[in-house]
Amino acid sequence: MEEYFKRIPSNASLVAAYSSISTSWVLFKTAYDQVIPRQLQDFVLSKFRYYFLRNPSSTATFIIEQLWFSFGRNELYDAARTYLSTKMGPENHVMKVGKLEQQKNISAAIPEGEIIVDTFQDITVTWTCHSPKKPVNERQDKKYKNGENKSKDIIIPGGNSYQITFDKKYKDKIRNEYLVHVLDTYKKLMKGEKVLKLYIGIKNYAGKEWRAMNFRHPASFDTLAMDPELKKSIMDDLDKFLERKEFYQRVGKAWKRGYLLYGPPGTGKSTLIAAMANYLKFDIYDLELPSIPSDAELRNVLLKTTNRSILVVEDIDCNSQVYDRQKIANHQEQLMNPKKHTKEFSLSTLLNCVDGLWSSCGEARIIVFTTNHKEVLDPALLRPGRMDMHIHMSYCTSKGFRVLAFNYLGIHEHKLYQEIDALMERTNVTPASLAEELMKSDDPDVALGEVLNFLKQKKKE
Ligand SMILES: Nc1ncnc2c1ncn2[C@@H]1O[C@H](COP(=O)(O)OP(=O)(O)OP(=O)(O)O)[C@@H](O)[C@H]1O
Repeated sequence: MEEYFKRIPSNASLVAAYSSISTSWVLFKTAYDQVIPRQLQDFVLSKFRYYFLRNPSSTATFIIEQLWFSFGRNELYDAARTYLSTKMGPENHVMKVGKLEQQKNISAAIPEGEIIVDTFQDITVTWTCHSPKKPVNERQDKKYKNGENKSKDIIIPGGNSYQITFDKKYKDKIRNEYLVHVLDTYKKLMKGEKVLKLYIGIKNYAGKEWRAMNFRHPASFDTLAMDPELKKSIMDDLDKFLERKEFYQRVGKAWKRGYLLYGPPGTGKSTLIAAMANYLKFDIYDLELPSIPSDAELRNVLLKTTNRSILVVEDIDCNSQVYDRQKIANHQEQLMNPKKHTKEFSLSTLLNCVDGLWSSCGEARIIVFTTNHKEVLDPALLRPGRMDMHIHMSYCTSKGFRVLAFNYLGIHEHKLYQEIDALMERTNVTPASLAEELMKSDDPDVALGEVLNFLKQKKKE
């Protein structure tokens, strides 16, 4: 017995052991806090929780599948992939990397099985990525739908998916705020990265289709030679339009805006459209009305345009009557009597179609008509409420010329400006013809000398 009591540590040695353990713990904790970054600490903790302390009844899981049933792609899935690429840190040792031809930077994505831990308003959200196990047979699919498939290899009928797990008391917050935050972040990131597309109509066996190509026009509002006040009013109008989604919903109007650009050739109508697309980061659809054989086909191609895009109809004055040119070419008899084969193309049909279709699409759409002859346009187009803004693209002014000269020569001032300004105010010259003169030399003295001679010549004419 005595022997037994001897083996029990004395109070003093217990206190010594306790203080040595607590000192080591404090030392360890300090070193841990100072050496290991906070992000990594959260990650280790969440991995520990995820594998050892996870109580399925206290967590909730959202599954974000690539496809939204059979309706199409799930935007939230694309948003999640982009969002997660910004959340990968030093603790993620395995990641997928890649780059599309048109992208500026290399993108990263989480591979299957890797975990990303995100924090939102102090809520820990754990992301995992899953691929469907092939083949998805009916039985497995049924089990999944009935919730019987509890294995770690979840079989997901909707293609690849992401899962987010979090404390179930935050279910509403995650759904209403966090996922919205993921979508918003995605939209902001895409705005910076988005490669614009120019769509042109092509004919295939199924009728008219849009073919996309990358749109890399360098025009911007900075490089556009036009009256600064007009330029500002266009930019303000575009900004206001983008911000007014709720307004359009409230007043029950389609969220669309129409611009009519008119003026002589070479005054920058096409350049302005490119600047608008670059400013808004909207794709462009170039609609060639003469190639559209019927109203049904017109409706069909309009339905295939995407949201947040600009539909352009150039030289609208040449389109008020649309000839069915193919038929005329094919049939000599018809050529003799073209009037018989012309199709009265009413602009109001196009405009009504646009109003009707686009009001049901819900997202920002812009339509731009250009013309060199506003005076011959169908009055249906000029009626108030049709085209929201009529923009006159006029001959070059001295203020506009300053922008051009800076674009081409990189100069703000020059001794020839005074003489050029005086002539410019008295002659009608387009920015396109001045741009041609400016391109003749990189030397400002020579290039501006050419501009001066050109203006003198024009004045004589
Ligand atoms: N306002 C401008 N600012 C800057 N560059 C311009 C401007 N106007 C014309 N240019 C230059 O002239 C070229 C032709 O202009 P653009 O095609 O935009 O004119 P347009 O008014 O659309 O002509 P058209 O009526 O013949 O289609 C452009 O590529 C651009 O380099």
